[in-house]
Amino acid sequence: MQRALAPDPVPDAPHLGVHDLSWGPKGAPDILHDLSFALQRDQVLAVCGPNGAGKSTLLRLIYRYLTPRLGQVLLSGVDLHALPRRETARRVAAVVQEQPTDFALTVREMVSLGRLPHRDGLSGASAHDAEIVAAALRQLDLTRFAETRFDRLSGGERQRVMIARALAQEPELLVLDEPTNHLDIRHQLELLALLRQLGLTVVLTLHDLTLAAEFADRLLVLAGGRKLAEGSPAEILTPETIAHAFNVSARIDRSGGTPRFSFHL
Ligand SMILES: Nc1ncnc2c1ncn2[C@@H]1O[C@H](COP(=O)(O)OP(=O)(O)OP(=O)(O)O)[C@@H](O)[C@H]1O
Repeated sequence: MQRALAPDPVPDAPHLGVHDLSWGPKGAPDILHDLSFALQRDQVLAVCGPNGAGKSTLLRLIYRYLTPRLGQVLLSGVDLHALPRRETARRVAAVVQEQPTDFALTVREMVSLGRLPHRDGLSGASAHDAEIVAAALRQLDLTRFAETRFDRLSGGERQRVMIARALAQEPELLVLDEPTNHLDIRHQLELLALLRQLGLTVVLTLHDLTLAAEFADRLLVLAGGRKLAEGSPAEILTPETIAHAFNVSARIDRSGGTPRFSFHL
């Protein structure tokens, strides 16, 4: 089968480049305004901001669920929205908040869906596919659930299955919308530690600023669909930026290794 050729990466381009990105629903004003930032390969970017700031909308544009009204999402300098769909699915995996509930699939079958973009035509799963699926199950502590039906799992277990499916996709960019939702504290910490170790470029939304400070290389703060601040957690997580973004006063204790926040109205 002849594959559509993807354009060559642009040397020295950031791994993810977002340029002057705007989006709004059809016939309505923009929700996301003129957003630009860059992320280097293997960095973890946490997108933070109040409810309705535009975080999920930005992620949907990056994993190509939405098409920009203006601007571009570039992967190694190549316009992601101009790539063949299958090519995007090989390069970018997304874990979204809405989880499928009507699937009578087992956990192993669900995670195996991540291999689909890598299969040619009607060819079945190979031994290599099975190995990758088994490794993803191990990474997310799911091996014991492999033959359990997905719809029998708890919310947190399902969340881990969706992350394992994304890893089985072997993407170069992983996008996760509030991945710590539903997870207990241990699994939150394990997931974020895993995301750091993967050697992947990661964009995730996080509401917990302590976790963002501890695990992200870069922070992007959105408010009202616009970029409020971007930089390292130490640069960004100041009482002033937090007050501006969330309309609360914040105290930051930097006496330990990781800053601790307390918030007041
Ligand atoms: N398809 C759509 N049509 C109309 N309005 C939308 C659409 N998608 C998002 N919005 C609106 O755009 C704004 C930003 O939504 P978005 O889900 O991106 O925010 P968010 O920062 O992820 O919020 P939260 O923290 O609550 O998850 C919200 O006011 C939302 O109602």
